[in-house]
Amino acid sequence: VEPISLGLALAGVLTGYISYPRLYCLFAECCGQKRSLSREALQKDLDNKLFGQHLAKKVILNAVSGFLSNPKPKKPLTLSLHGWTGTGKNFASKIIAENIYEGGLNSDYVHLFVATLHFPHASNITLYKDQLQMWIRGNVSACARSIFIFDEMDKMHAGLIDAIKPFLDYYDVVDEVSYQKAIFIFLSNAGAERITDVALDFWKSGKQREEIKLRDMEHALAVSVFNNKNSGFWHSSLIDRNLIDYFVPFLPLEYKHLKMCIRVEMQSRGYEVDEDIISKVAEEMTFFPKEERVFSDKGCKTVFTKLDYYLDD
Ligand SMILES: Nc1ncnc2c1ncn2[C@@H]1O[C@H](COP(=O)(O)OP(=O)(O)OP(=O)(O)O)[C@@H](O)[C@H]1O
Repeated sequence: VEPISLGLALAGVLTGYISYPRLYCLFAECCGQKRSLSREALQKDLDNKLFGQHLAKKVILNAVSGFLSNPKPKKPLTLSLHGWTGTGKNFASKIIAENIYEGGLNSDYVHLFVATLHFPHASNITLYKDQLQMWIRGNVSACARSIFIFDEMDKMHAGLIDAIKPFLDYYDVVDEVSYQKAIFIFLSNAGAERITDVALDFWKSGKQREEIKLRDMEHALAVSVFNNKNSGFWHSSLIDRNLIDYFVPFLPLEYKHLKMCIRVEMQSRGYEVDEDIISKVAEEMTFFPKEERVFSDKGCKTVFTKLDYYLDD
């Protein structure tokens, strides 16, 4: 314990106003801290940073703030984020993590797994399974409010998904540990085609993208993910057993959203916003379907490297 926190803690105890743990957490990151999540702050962050995703914003805001304000959840929160590449699934997970823990993705209580990076060899599945279960158990025993993010869920071996399953269920305790306050976020491209079809139908019929409702997506998404033989979910019973609380659709991004991404990036690098450069970078991206050129096929993912080229001039 550093002398300053200790001194302040003693002062707190002497005055009888503040308990030591609470005081300590003002200076260092603590499990379940960041002075309790503010729904307004999360909303502001999503509104200001996540572009073109009105459905994802709404679901994430309600799901996360509702879950965190429930003192006795019956099961951990499980969100499954789906959509085309570069549409903001990792980015949204980062926003969630940052709104719960000061350190965001770098927090000791936030754990990111990437299927192809952390579990690359099918022959090692038994070992990965044991390690993953031990890791989750160890971390949730140390901090009930742990966050686990699994990227590339569609490339994850079915056996590994089954290994996570017991932690997601409605059990009070599993091996003396309660998982009910933990948050599991699964990211995948599974169902992206279906999401795109719906978005394209709206676009073709001249409707606003914002008119797309969750019910236009949710059922179709669950069914298409479930029926996709390449998707890890298909093998497992996560969906079958209703262990996923929310399917969160990420819509494919349009030209105007790419411009928003580029604008933010220019500002964050300290450059003056130059609309000419922004348009040039956005126009360099490729769009689909070929004829209509409505959606960016890499979302906002590669716009930043393209921007480097123009900023060097
Ligand atoms: N909807 C969005 N609003 C604002 N920025 C975005 C959005 N989508 C993507 N970006 C930007 O592009 C970067 C890459 O996006 P991100 O990694 O979140 O995509 P993804 O959906 O997780 O893709 P993948 O399926 O390939 O993993 C983000 O870090 C962010 O800067």
